[in-house]
Amino acid sequence: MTAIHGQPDLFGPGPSLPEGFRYQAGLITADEERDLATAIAGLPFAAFQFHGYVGKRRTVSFGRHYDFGQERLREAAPMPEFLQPLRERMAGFAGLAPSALPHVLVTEYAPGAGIGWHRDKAVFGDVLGLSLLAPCPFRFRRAQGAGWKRASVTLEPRSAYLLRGASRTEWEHSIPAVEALRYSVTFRSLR
Ligand SMILES: O=C(O)CCC(=O)C(=O)O
Ligand SMILES: [Fe+2]
Repeated sequence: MTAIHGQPDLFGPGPSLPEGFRYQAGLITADEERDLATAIAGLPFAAFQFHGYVGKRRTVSFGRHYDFGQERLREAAPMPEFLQPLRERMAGFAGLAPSALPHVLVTEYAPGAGIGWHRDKAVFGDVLGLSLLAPCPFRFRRAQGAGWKRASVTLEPRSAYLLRGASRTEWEHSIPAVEALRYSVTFRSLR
């Protein structure tokens, strides 16, 4: 059950998802999710103030860190051991070598936290996200005439997604304020 909105129905195809977007339910097991969430809870999160800050989103990155003040990429602490197997699996999902994903961002969405409309920074290439704990809508929009073309997908816990192609470069994405704690682990390649 992928819970993708706008699947074909009796009236023909509904609004389709952006080109280059891929979704994989159940990339990790419930046991792996529990162990990851426990390890993630111990990370040194800091409040984040960008991308339309909503509520209490907190982040920590490893490998590289995007400095929004200086608008450049910096070295960051090495990826913790517990994220290495996940990096391998995410790389496999996207058809990449693990070494092609030198950066990871871990985000904590407390209840009421979300992320506003944005495209990820252009220094990054592919964007690969894993969702833990609570599900959330993942919204897409793209300018069309005077308005917006829109699409949405539900990110279930333990699922992974890939932003590549138009879904990465042409469409913006956002997540409305969550109702329950959600973690995401976002690996990115460099351009
Ligand atoms: O939490 C997510 O899955 C998405 C986060 C995101 O869009 C970002 O950090 O750029
Ligand atoms: Fe993003």
